[in-house]
Amino acid sequence: MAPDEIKALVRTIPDFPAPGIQFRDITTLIGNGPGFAATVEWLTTRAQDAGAQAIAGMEARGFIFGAAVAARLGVGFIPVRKPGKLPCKTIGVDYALEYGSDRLEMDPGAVTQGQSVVIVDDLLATGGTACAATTLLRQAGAVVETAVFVIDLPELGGNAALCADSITVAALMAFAGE
Ligand SMILES: O=P(O)(O)OC[C@H]1O[C@H](OP(=O)(O)OP(=O)(O)O)[C@H](O)[C@@H]1O
Ligand SMILES: Nc1ncnc2[nH]cnc12
Repeated sequence: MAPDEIKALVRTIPDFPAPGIQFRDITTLIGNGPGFAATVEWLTTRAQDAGAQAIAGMEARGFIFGAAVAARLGVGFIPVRKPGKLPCKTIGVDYALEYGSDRLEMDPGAVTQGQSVVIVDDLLATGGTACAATTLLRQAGAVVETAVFVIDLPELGGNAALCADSITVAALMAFAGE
């Protein structure tokens, strides 16, 4: 399936979760079997080319794609979670979102020292989530150089924010001025 056909499967909902936000909803994409499979293939190729020894995904939508990519590659999946969900001792960081703020936590023992970890998420907006995940993964000892996304919203500056953290970004599609 061509990238434009995959993009057509993403639904846009205006004014969710707050006025002025154009919400790019992947529910309709993952509900389409060939579209979901093609998306996972695309992400998997980028993660493999980046030398992924493990995949990290951010709760919740990052779990949908990240776990599928990790299973395709036969590498481990590291869940980077919203606060209070992990039963073990965690490391955590607070971060800002396009529509609010939140906190991410992970098990510092989920990574081995020097392990090459690729971040997978559904969407890049300000980059706050992916930068927070990068901070945690590096604190735990991972080498993080690449993040792959289904959707980039270039007007929100996420690519530049990740670049400043020495992360290379790949995205299957972008929404800008539409
Ligand atoms: O680049 P940013 O500005 O950080 O925004 C992108 C993040 O926002 C969304 O997650 P959200 O926190 O809404 O949580 P969800 O996956 O639980 O819906 C999305 O899945 C990304 O993780
Ligand atoms: N505009 C948007 N659509 C969907 N998810 C988002 N996460 C942050 N901004 C978003």
